[in-house]
Amino acid sequence: MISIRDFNLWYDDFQTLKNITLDIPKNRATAFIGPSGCGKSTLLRTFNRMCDFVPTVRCEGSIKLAGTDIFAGDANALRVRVGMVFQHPNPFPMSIRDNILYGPRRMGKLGRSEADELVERCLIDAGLFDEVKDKLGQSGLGLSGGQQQRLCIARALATKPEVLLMDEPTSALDPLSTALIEELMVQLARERTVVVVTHNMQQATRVADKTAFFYLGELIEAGPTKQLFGNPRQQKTRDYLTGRFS
Ligand SMILES: Nc1ncnc2c1ncn2[C@@H]1O[C@H](COP(=O)(O)OP(=O)(O)OP(=O)(O)O)[C@@H](O)[C@H]1O
Repeated sequence: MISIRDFNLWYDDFQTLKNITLDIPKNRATAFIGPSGCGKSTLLRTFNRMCDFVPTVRCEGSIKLAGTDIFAGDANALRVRVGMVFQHPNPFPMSIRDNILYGPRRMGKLGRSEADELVERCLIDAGLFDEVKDKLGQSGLGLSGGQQQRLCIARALATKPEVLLMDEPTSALDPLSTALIEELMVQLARERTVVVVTHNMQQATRVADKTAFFYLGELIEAGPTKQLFGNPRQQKTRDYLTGRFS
C-alpha cells in the first residue's frame, strides 16, 4: 500500500531518516519500533505530509501510496486517504456528532440521514457507539480519556481513509482502554492499512502483522512480527529486543 524507496529526511542539516526502503502491506497492521528519537514518528508523519508544516524539512527519495507519489498531488486530498490518530486524545471542542462530521463536511454537504448513518457507522467501527449513542449532542471533551481516543479514531474513520496512522495511540491511556484500542486496531486492519508507532513491544506483537525496527534514523530490520521478535536477523535488533539498550 505504501512503498518507500531510498527515503532521506533532514530537519535543517540534521539527517533524521537515512536511506529508508520499506513496503507497508495493504489491509494489515504494521508497527514501527525503536528507541526514542530514531525517527519513527517522523516517517509516520511523512505518510500524510504532516512534514509539510515544518519549514526546515527537506526530503529525498520516493514514497508511493498505491503506486502514486504522495508528494505529487494535493496534501489535503492525501490526508483524506491517510487519516491520523495522535498520542494524546484531541477531540475538537464540539459535540461528539460534530467531531465525526468535521472532515466530511469540509469535503461537501451532507444530508441529515447520510450524516446520521455516517456518525453511527464510525462510532460502531471505533467501538464507542453503545457508550455514547444517547449523548451525541454532548461535548466530546466530556468523555473519559479512552473514550476520547476512540472518538478520535471514529473521527479519523469518517473520511473513509485507506490508511490509518497511529502515533503511540495508547501511551496516555489506562490498561483497559489500551486493551480496547489494541482490539480495535486488529479489527480496523482487516479493511484498511494501519501503521502504528509504539514503544510497547508487547503491543507490537499483539496487533502487528509486520514490524519495522529503526535505530538512529536507519531501518535496521523489517519483517513478519513473529519472525522479527522470535528470530531477528540483525544483532542490533536482538540487542534492542533483549533490553541491552533502550
Ligand atoms: N520539528 C522538528 N524539528 C527539528 N527536529 C525534529 C523535529 N521533529 C523531530 N525532530 C528530531 O528528529 C529526530 C527523530 O524524532 P522522531 O520524533 O521522529 O523520533 P521517534 O523515534 O518517533 O521518537 P519518540 O519515540 O521519542 O517519539 C529526533 O532527534 C528529534 O529531535
